[in-house]
Amino acid sequence: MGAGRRFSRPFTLRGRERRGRRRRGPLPDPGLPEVVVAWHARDKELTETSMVTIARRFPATILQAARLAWRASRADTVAAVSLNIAAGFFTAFWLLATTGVLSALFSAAPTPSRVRDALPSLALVAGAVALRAALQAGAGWAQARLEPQVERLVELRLYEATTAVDMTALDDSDFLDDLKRAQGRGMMSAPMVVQHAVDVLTGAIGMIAAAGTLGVLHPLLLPLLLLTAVPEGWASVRSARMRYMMMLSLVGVSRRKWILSDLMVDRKHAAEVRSFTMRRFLLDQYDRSASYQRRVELDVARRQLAVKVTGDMLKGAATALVYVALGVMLWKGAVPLAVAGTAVLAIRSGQTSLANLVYAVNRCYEEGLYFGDYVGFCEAAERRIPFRALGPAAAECARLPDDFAHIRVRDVVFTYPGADAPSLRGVTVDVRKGEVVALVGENGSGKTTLAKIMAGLYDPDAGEVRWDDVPLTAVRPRDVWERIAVIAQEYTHWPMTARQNITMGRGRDHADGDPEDEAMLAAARASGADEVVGELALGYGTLLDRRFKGGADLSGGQWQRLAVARGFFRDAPLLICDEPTAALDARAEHQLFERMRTHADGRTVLLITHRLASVRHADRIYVLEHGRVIEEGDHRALMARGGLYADLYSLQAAAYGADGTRAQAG
Ligand SMILES: Nc1ncnc2c1ncn2[C@@H]1O[C@H](COP(=O)(O)OP(=O)(O)OP(=O)(O)O)[C@@H](O)[C@H]1O
Repeated sequence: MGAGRRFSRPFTLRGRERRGRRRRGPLPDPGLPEVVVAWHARDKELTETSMVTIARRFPATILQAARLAWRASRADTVAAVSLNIAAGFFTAFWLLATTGVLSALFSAAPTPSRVRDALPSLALVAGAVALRAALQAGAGWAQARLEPQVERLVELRLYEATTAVDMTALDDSDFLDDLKRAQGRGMMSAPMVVQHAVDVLTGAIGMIAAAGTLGVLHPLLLPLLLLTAVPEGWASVRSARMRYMMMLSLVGVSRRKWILSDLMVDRKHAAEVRSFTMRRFLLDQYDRSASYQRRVELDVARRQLAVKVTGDMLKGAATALVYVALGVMLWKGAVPLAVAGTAVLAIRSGQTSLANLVYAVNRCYEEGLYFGDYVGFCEAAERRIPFRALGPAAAECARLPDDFAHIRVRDVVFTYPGADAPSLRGVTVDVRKGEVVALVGENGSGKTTLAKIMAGLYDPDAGEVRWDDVPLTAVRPRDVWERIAVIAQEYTHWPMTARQNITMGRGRDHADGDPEDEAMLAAARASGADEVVGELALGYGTLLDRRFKGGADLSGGQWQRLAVARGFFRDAPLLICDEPTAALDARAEHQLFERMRTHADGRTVLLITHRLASVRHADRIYVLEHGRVIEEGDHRALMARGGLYADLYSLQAAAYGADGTRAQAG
């Protein structure tokens, strides 16, 4: 705890700033309110992390690394470990063989016979050194092979979790912060943890070999060698902890910087950045975060330097002590000269191994902290995967009918995580097979939220949605998603080919150059996407991403036609259209609704739109306001009622009526 408190200082800067901090509380203000909130959230974690906590984590880190390496490749793990152990054996062997060489050389015999006597031991030393080098090379190769395999494993685990988590997780800023840490530094650390764990083993074996040799030569030499390890170990661990704590405290700032840099480099924001003269604003915001980060980093670097210099000085003193002790032992005749010579070699070799070991332990521990973030995030994310989505639970889930006769939404209440007020407050809606049901209402009234709940993307807090008699909360989410097609208000411009933009996600892999795919062509014709694709250089095979050579881009309306085609192509019993025509020109919009009526044959359509002329023919219209259904009925009934729908409709009709024609058409 004490160490943690002392450590919170590097981020609090100096002099005036520190005095300012005392007045404001424990944290500096980087001028970014959302970051300050993140700071406070981390503060407890920062002050509670002590050296003891860290030391306790180390064996677990090694265990995690071993498990990871084992899962990535058993053969390479076994090779890396066994070759390292064998190399360690030969290290001890050559050190002991060196005693033979030195004993022969320091004997009283004439020089030629001394050299002759030394030759067999010399041959043994040479053989051991050569074999050790070969074994170390083999171990290095196995280690290098492990790295990409581990990388693949950790990437897959993270993406499998992020694409399956409950949607509410993605509305949670803490979750997003943790995701950022796990995806960036955390994921990068995995292969390093494994690599450094093997290095720990290598260093430890080298060290054991040297220590064993020293123990054989004279038992007093062993503790002396270990003494030299203490200062360096202390400095490394302390320095690593500082770096980690700094990273932890800066996570909010770096996420903010990352978002800002995305806004400044991404092509899709470029026009707005210029036309709204936002450049200076964005650069200033970025600079505030960056300079705050720089100040924190410099402060930590200064403190790390002080720790390192202290560690080096102590290590120098300890080494001097070892040599003095050896000198005294030699002087007193406690060890013969040949043994002292070998001891010097063993101490040098032991110190190198020790330095490598301390470095590897330190790096392994440091990377282990980041890796801990990754593992922690993955475990948290996996806990947020709806239970019903998991393989073993799927068998126990209720079966959703392939089609349905009636979808009933009953008294649904829903509040987004962290939101102050519910977005839906007891909504009841009925959708029968083959109907076109419309949701209308002013901005923020809850239409999209209701559609998302009907699509099984969120579970309601109260109330339920049933497909026939089956509640959606009792089935596998995937079963629901397979039976719906969503043409969303905010859709993705998938950086894929035009064909893939229409067909992706439907299980079957529709390869490029498959002109026979009648279903895809029919969907494109129904949405008007065929005209768009007709103008592309490579037709359906054109890559729709300007960031790549030869890639094309489309207009907003053209993209929307593709999104509609994607919805049609899914051929699902329920088609949810959320503002499907917002970007379409008047003719395309008209055609789309006409085509939708014919193409949606037998299919049920849930239509959300502000263009009320389009909902006149809906079988039923629900009018939402502040998360409640306030009116319900067909167009005629709602107009007769003279409520919100009639008001909104009349407003739009009057606007069209100005030219005297469309109002009638509406
Ligand atoms: N991810 C979210 N987190 C928190 N609140 C949200 C989230 N998404 C929507 N809301 C809130 O829920 C309410 C309903 O939003 P919703 O998107 O359902 O409205 P809508 O009727 O579809 O609006 P629009 O016509 O503008 O598309 C709004 O107050 C909105 O601010």
